[in-house]
Amino acid sequence: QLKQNFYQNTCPNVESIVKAAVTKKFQQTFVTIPGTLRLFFHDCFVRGCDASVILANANAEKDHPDDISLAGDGFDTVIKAKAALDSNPSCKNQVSCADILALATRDVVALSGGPSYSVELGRRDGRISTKASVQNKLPHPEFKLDQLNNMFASHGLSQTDMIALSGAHTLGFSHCGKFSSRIYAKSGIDPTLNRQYALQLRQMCPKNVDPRIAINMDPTTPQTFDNAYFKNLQQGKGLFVSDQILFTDNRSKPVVNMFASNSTAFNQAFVTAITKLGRVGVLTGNQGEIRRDCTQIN
Ligand code: HEM
Ligand SMILES: [Ca+2]
Ligand SMILES: [Ca+2]
Repeated sequence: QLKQNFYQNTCPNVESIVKAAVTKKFQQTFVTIPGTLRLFFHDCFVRGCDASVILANANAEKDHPDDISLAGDGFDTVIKAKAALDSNPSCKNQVSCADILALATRDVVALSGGPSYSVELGRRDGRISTKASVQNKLPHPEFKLDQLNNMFASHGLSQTDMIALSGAHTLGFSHCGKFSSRIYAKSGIDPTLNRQYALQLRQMCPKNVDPRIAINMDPTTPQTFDNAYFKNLQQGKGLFVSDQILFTDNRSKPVVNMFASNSTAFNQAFVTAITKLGRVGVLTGNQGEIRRDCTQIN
């Protein structure tokens, strides 16, 4: 059972210390924002929100192909915030890496113009991170609605939660290979993709492009957390099949239209959904541990 003021007695300034560290890291690079947000999602979907994704043992989660493109700046954000906490005598080794990641995620959403919200705390850090445990646990960009719904439902998240959380693709980057089959298939351009946009994507991602090249996922406001993602979907500008399907499938379309026309509704649904995401599979009480080094078990 998580609660908002979990560190009231042990580290009363945890929120301001983490926020200052995240803000400083953001001033060095924008990637702090999408990198941290995606890291939280990938952590919670594998063994729950226990910072397992940050462990750096051999054959760790982060070595799985589905995690390999997680931006190093997301990991570094947690490590920097942990160092800031450890330099405060009352907070040293008091706050779990899993809670630091949850707080940093709230801070990056707010820093990029999204809603702010209270974060429930009290997560403990896991002691296991294996490459094998990632298999079939994260959604793929070619997933259709039923696959998305099934995977999110397995963590207690509704279709509306899934759609709101997909709105995270209002920020950040994708490597060309994640959607190249939509623009270079033998059968032609994916018909659900806006043709103009597809041609632009072909220019930014020519065949045999350097695999390190990444493009903005939101072509309109790539650095702002807003509801542009849903407006893009209405125009056929969802980058992945898993994005565009939310508008082309009649079962999810009404919610996309609502979020596109009502940013308050989107923000509220996002806060509800990310709070639920933050409860997935958490370790509490005397389960797990509070890691002294976020990349290593104690
Ligand atoms: C619904 C199913 C989802 C699928 C199929 C999916 C897939 C992907 C893929 C393929 C990328 C590009 C990775 C790369 O090429 O480097 C990406 C990026 C990203 N995803 Fe998702 N994602 C999903 C849901 C989410 C959720 C729920 C969140 C967070 C709440 C999220 C946050 C992000 C962010 C912020 C980025 C940009 C990362 C960066 O710029 O470093 N995604 N996603
Ligand atoms: Ca985890
Ligand atoms: Ca945006």
